Amino acid sequence: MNPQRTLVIATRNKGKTKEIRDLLAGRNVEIKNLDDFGPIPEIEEDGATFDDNAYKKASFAARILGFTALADDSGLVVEALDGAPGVHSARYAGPDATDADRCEKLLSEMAGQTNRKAAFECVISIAVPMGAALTYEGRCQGEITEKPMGDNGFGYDPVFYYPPLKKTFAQLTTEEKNRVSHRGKALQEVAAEFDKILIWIDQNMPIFEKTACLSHDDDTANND
Ligand SMILES: O=P(O)(O)OP(=O)(O)OP(=O)(O)OC[C@H]1O[C@@H](n2cnc3c(O)ncnc32)[C@H](O)[C@@H]1O
Ligand SMILES: [Mg+2]
Repeated sequence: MNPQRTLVIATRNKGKTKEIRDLLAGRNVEIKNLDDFGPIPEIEEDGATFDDNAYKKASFAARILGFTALADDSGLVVEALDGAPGVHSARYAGPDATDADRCEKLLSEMAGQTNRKAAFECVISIAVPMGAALTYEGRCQGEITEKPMGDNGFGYDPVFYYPPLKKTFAQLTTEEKNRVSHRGKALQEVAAEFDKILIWIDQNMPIFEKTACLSHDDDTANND
């Protein structure tokens, strides 16, 4: 890990943070999240798509903090509900609702429904302070259960059944979920391009950090 290179995970969701940290562990970059900084203003997630909101969150954090930032916007798209809760997944049961409240509301909307097909979707945006961004996407198909099952994960995981493993996401370990989930798939693409992302981070670092990083790399080169 190069402590001069920083990537900020622009989220307040602890479940997401854990999954993203696990998937990017061992990369040559220090991963911070919003809790490592002082209070920063909330951003309104009023975009029409996951893409819009992911870019909004990443570019806002990058601009305000001066570091390259990675944001995830994701949600559950349910066929029988015409794609709801979709981009409104976080606010589906009101602003102060818990994960359990959101699962309960979804199950009550689905009562009596025979078509239980649903997909988790995720868009990851990685933005530099000047605003340019890279975008990655992942999707995972499954079914809505009749009742919550499992204690792992977060959000809608207890009501999302994944047929290939015959379990809900909340019955999987983080590792198992990351291998197949919407976020895992998007992050696997991020990982595949990580050398390019490191160049973006280096090119867009605050100038004092860039000098330190380049001299660190030179030292390494001289030791070879
Ligand atoms: O915006 P940030 O701060 O990243 O955190 P958030 O929880 O508000 O996240 P989103 O705006 O992307 O809303 C996503 C919603 O979909 C849910 N969700 C996303 N990914 C999920 C997953 O892997 N498992 C279960 N629920 C998930 C999550 O709990 C939220 O209610
Ligand atoms: Mg949100």
